[in-house]
Amino acid sequence: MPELRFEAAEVRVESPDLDGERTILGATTLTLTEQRIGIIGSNGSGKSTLARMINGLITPTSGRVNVDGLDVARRGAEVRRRVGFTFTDPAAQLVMPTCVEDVELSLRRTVKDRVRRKQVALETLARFGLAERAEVSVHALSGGQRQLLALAGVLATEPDVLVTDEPTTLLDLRNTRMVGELLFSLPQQLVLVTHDLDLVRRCDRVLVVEDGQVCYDGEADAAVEHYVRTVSEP
Ligand SMILES: Nc1ncnc2c1ncn2[C@@H]1O[C@H](COP(=O)(O)OP(=O)(O)OP(=O)(O)O)[C@@H](O)[C@H]1O
Repeated sequence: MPELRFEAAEVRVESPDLDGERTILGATTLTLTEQRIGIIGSNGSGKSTLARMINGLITPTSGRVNVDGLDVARRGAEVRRRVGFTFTDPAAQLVMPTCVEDVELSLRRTVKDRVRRKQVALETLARFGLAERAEVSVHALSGGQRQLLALAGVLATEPDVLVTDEPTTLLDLRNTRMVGELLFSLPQQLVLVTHDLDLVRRCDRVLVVEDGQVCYDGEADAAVEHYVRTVSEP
């Protein structure tokens, strides 16, 4: 299992609408080696920020993040080849006109032969129930179908680690179950940011993030209870 090591002293951002700098994730030291790691917490608590640091989409203001010994800030391209990421908003990563072309783009490094590449892309779409949508514009998909396509594109690259930010948010019950089964049958290490407390209970380890801090780190049921208690307190 890859070893994800966080030694991020602090993540600060500066933006024009903020009065000076603001800390969005406080000092965080973590070593994540479990196969299935969940991240839960309130809106705006810092979950996506933590998840995005794993493949260098965000670099900590100070401290460092390592993936299997690779410093994410210095060797981002190598890390990103090993760590697949899906965004909450699938529009952020769908760039090609049709569904099959989008998956083919993901496969360009691993499947060099064009005919074979299209075949693998079509097989991937079929796994996600999107076979009939292969030649359709990505803009003609429903939100849930787009979310499935984004996940299909990333998994087609066979990353060592999948970091996925709210992969079931837009999905109906059937597809939530389908994606849940898929995520938890992957051989890869999974880092799952979610508001789905049933799904996260299946993780080996769950981090609860509140106010830019990991406030609980442990077994899934206890983490969910901690989170529920936190939000129930007046
Ligand atoms: N580039 C930025 N500039 C200013 N503020 C930011 C920036 N990125 C994130 N933030 C703020 O940092 C906080 C944490 O954001 P983050 O996206 O990590 O939250 P989250 O826990 O994933 O939330 P959600 O559950 O709503 O997706 C939020 O208050 C957000 O507005």
